[in-house]
Amino acid sequence: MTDFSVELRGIQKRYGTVTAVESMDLSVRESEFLSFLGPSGCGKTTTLRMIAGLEHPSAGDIYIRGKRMNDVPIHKRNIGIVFQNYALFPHRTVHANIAFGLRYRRCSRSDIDKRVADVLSLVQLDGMAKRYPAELSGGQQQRVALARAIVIRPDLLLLDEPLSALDANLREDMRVELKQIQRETGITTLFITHDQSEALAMSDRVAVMSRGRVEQLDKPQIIYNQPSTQFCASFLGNANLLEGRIQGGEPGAWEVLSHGHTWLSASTAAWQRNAAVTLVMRAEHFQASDNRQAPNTVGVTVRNVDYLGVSAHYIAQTDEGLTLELFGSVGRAPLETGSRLDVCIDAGQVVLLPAKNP
Ligand SMILES: Nc1ncnc2c1ncn2[C@@H]1O[C@H](COP(=O)(O)OP(=O)(O)OP(=O)(O)O)[C@@H](O)[C@H]1O
Repeated sequence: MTDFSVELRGIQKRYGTVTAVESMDLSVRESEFLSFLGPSGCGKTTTLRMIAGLEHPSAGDIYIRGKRMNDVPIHKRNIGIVFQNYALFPHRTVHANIAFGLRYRRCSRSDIDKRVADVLSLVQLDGMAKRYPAELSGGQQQRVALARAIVIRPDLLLLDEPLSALDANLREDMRVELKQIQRETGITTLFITHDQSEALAMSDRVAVMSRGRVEQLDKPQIIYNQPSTQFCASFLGNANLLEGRIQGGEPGAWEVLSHGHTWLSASTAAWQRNAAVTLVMRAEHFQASDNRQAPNTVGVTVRNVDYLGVSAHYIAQTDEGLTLELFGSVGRAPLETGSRLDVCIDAGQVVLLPAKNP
């Protein structure tokens, strides 16, 4: 028996000349909440559809709980699926919508009634069983869709942008609830989103995808703070990516020359002297400094201010003409355009990646 709920081995999907998913290997643990995060067209939906059995892979194998699934039809995979447009049956009540999969499985009437009542309580829709979809809000309809997917006690829950039709406030509430329901039920869940805050907030692990490939698969904090590729560094958050060369130093304390400054990085990788690298420095990791002589300190002039309420986003320029993005904590009150100040960044927050074009 395997410890993995889902395993993809060398999965690939081609549509004519388009390769939607390149050779993909992925292991998802039991009870894990794993998100696929990436821009439009990177292959997220295609991956999920192959796992569901809605698409056949061009190559590779899909295992669910150790069993090869390639030739198992969708209705025999015991998977719950929720799509962006919840696709409820409009002329059936909430109860009938949720009971649909149980009837198909030939459960007894009393068993159906008990399971529907339990799941309605889990998604906080007690008392709504007799309503029709049109009599529910968008958030409530989405909960019915979720209830319908989990009432069958699936081995796996697949969620394709399930929150994207909801407005911003409801979306945040629903993401907390969805995560809570997933924890309570322990159902292994694969969640598609192109919203990075959703992926970071909800997931045990995030698979960042680009052009049909998984670029990085790790815990949210690691994906964010230690991006392993330039794509991950620029796709998540606001990062300054600068080209530079290793001047000297050793693992844990590298000196990198970039745009007339020597930056210190605590990267533990073994770089060659003179190697071309990309420095990744997140906007919010810069702090105001009162010591220009300290390492990783530069003088900047603020060129643009976007006040965001809880923070402010600045575009600033060094005296050498280098443009940097900075965030909020660079001074308590928002700075004015034209202000001059020194800013610094801790060497531990200066990530080094191989240069794109060495
Ligand atoms: N049935 C199809 N026939 C031809 N090409 C397809 C088909 N389905 C998907 N593709 C292509 O495969 C690629 C991946 O599509 P996919 O829908 O998996 O991306 P996605 O990451 O889910 O995008 P989005 O966030 O926009 O839904 C795209 O280039 C898309 O145009």
